[in-house]
Amino acid sequence: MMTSKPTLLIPRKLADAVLERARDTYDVILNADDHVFTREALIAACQTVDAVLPCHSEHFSADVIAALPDRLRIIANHSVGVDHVDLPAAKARGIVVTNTPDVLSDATAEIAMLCMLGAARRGSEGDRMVREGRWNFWSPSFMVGRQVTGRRFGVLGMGRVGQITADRARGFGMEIHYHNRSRLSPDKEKGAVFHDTVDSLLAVSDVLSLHCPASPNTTGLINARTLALLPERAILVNTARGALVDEDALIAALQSGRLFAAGLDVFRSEPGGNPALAQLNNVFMLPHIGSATFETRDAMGFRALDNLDSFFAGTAPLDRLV
Ligand SMILES: NC(=O)C1=CN([C@@H]2O[C@H](COP(=O)(O)OP(=O)(O)OC[C@H]3O[C@@H](n4cnc5c(N)ncnc54)[C@H](O)[C@@H]3O)[C@@H](O)[C@H]2O)C=CC1
Ligand SMILES: O=C(O)C(=O)CO
Repeated sequence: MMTSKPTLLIPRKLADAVLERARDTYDVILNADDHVFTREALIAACQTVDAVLPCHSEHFSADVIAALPDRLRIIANHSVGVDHVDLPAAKARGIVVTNTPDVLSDATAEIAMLCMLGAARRGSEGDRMVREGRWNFWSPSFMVGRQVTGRRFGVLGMGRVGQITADRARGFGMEIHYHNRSRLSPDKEKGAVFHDTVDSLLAVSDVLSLHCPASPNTTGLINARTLALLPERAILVNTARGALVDEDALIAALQSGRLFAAGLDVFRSEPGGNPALAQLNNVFMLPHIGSATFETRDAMGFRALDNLDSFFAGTAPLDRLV
């Protein structure tokens, strides 16, 4: 007897290979032109499906989750961060939530290095100058930046991305310091110096790189008080989430020169970023592309499908969060 395929909503355009595999197993409903659904459109699109495979651009707040149909039983995210999903609300409704860890850690660590170097060595300022035909001068004092080799690299949130980013920073001869909810085992720590408070980490970080999830505990963790703890002319790197940083305080620290520069892949308001930050030469900015490589996007899509397949086969999805 033929059993019908589960119906799966894929709200954003995913890689062709991922869509092809999805269609083998599911009746796929696509959002044809890849726009971000409004809250109402997301709720409406979910009414006729058994599962959804969203990105961090689809916000499953408690009120959206309350409006989902009983037949929708799993939200299989195409992201590792799940701050766009109200996990307690999903759990209360018996909706399974999964994410895509590990497969994007290398790509995101690469972008953290790009942000660090772009900020330290004035990458976007120099690029704009050459591109716009304003490079009409050179001297030994021209466009001088900060060397990161041999400096201290502070990791706030030493999880999957944080550990790989630390490995990449070791390649620059940097001394690794970190703060995490719990201390790592020596084989994972690899000689990095553990700090049992955020403040203690910040006090030594020539480069501070953020890698903890956005949560009520981490929102605004980087603010006027904590920025003032960093060494003079430090560099802030954020590839985690914009919510971690008070952007007004960051702008003030960058304007005063207290902070040498910032390298940012994520912002409080996305897409778009912060126009006031965009006015500053000492900010290197990217449009949330931490995981945006062909290889990684395939792997994220396949990982989300693995989670869905396990769920519909009646086995525990590898990356089940609730
Ligand atoms: N820019 C981008 O495109 C990407 C951004 N991300 C962001 O990076 C985050 C981290 O990803 P993973 O490393 O895979 O997650 P993870 O869960 O492996 O690591 C997060 C670490 O932060 C620690 N942590 C949590 N709260 C903390 C707190 N209050 N103080 C100190 N440490 C705390 C945890 O103990 C854990 O070790 C994601 O949640 C996501 O927001 C991840 C991938 C791509
Ligand atoms: O996975 C995430 O959390 C992202 O931010 C995008 O890959």
